[in-house]
This record gives sequence, C-alpha cells and structure tokens, in this order.
Amino acid sequence: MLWLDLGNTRLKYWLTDDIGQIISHDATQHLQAPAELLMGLTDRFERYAPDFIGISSVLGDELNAKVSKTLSRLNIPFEFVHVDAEYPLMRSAYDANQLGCDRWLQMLGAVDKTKRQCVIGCGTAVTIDLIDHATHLGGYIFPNIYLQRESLFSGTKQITISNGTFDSITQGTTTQDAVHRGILLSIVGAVNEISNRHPNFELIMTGGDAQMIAQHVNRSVRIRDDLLLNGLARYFDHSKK
Ligand SMILES: Nc1ncnc2c1ncn2[C@@H]1O[C@H](COP(=O)(O)OP(=O)(O)O)[C@@H](O)[C@H]1O
Ligand SMILES: CC(C)(COP(=O)(O)O)[C@@H](O)C(=O)NCCC(=O)O
Ligand SMILES: [K+]
Repeated sequence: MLWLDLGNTRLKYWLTDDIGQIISHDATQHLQAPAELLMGLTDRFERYAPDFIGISSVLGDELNAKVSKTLSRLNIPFEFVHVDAEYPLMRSAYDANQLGCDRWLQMLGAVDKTKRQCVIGCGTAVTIDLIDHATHLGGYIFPNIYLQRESLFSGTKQITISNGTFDSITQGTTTQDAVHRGILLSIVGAVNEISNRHPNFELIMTGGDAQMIAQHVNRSVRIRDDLLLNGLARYFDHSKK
C-alpha cells in the first residue's frame, strides 16, 4: 500500500507491505507543487508496486486534480479520503463538509471508545481536537510558529527578523527573543490551557513541529508521527499491525 498525506507544507508518504509494516517513508516540502514532487517519486513507487494508494489532501480541488493526473500514470488504483459523517468508529459534532480530512484521519488513527483524547496536529496550522469516548466534540485551529512570525514581520514596521530558533518560553530581552518566545508561548500556552481544562484527556501529538512543542507542555504527551497513516490504514480497513 502507498499512503499519501498532502499537507499545506509537506508531502508525506508511507509505503507498507501487505501486513502493514512500513517499508519506506519520507516527508518533503512540496512548495505548492505536489504533483511535480510526486512525478519525481513515481519510479520509486513503481519499484515497490503498491496495489493501492490512499490519499489525505487538504490542498483543495485544483492541486488535487493535478495530483490525480500524475497518479493516473501509475495504473495503480487510488482514492482521496473524504470525511464520512456516518463513519461507525467515530461520531463528530463538527461540520463534516468543513472538517479537514487530515484532522479527521488523525483522529481516526487514535480514536478509542474507552478513552478521552486530545489530538494535536502540529503542522502548517496547529489543530487541537477533543474526542470523548469516540465522539469528536470539536476543536481549534491556529497559525503555527512560522505563520505567526510572518504575520508579525509583515504587520509591523520595526520587527524585521525572519530567522531564529523556537527553543524557549522564558521572557526575552531582545526583539528576536521576545518574538520567538512569545510565539512559542502562544502555542504552548494554548495547548496547556486545553490540557488543564481537560485533565482526564490523553494528549496525543503529531506533525512536523510536535517534538518542538511537546517539550514545553505541562503534561506528558504521546507523539505519534504516523497517526495519519494509521487513520488512512484504518479507513481503508487494512489494519496496520
Ligand atoms: N525538512 C523540513 N522542511 C519543512 N518543514 C519541516 C521540516 N522538518 C520539520 N519541519 C517542520 O514541519 C512543519 C510542517 O509540518 P507538517 O506536519 O509537514 O505540516 P503539513 O501537514 O501542514 O504539511 C514545519 O512548520 C516545520 O517546522
Ligand atoms: C486546519 C488545516 C489547514 C490543517 O492543515 P495542515 O496544517 O495539516 O496543512 C486543515 O485541516 C484544513 O484545511 N481544514 C479545513 C478547515 C477545518 O478543518 O475546519
Ligand atoms: K498535517
């Protein structure tokens, strides 16, 4: 199987064998040209000859159409996931026509009817979703650290930094530190706030910035890099062992 996750920043793929073990996986910036990036991966995919391609995309119809065209050359059946409001494993209070399929699949990858779960996606947007015994209560969306820095950069005259590390939330004594710590604090603070309001929800994190954020969260966080993969495998009912 080939599983594709087309996020707003990176294309992630996982190649799995017929018992669901990961044979190969990668994450690469697609620079808003995912079809072209995929073109460069087709010979690798052909070599592994997957019998099916399951896709999560939040890139919209235009880019999805280009991706479809590229994938059609492989002569391998493929399917884009659409949020299914009637899906038996998880009910959702969220508008099914609007919920990003990556958020839905990340929840599907984690959902457990015996638990209360908080699924945090640390991608281009940071998302927080609350699931109470397999019922999605709803969630939050806010800009990630780079989008926030860009907005400060473009929205102010005197903040002109565009590099620096997001590695601390102690108060800054220079503009660069005040900006980077403030932005990280805004995300960590939001996660801690939701965590404090839901002490009996387990915290599960995924996405490219998960490691960076988890270390500042006031409770233990379970980082699962292949959460969306699990959701895709579950959705297409190929249990990844
Ligand atoms: N090599 C990399 N290139 C780009 N972003 C990376 C890389 N490694 C880690 N990241 C982090 O991953 C984040 C994007 O995470 P990802 O889950 O791929 O987002 P999305 O699902 O929205 O595409 C970026 O904000 C960045 O901090
Ligand atoms: C919120 C998102 C942009 C997150 O995407 P990502 O950061 O993974 O690229 C994506 O889930 C999306 O486009 N959602 C649609 C709007 C919604 O979920 O309400
Ligand atoms: K994502």
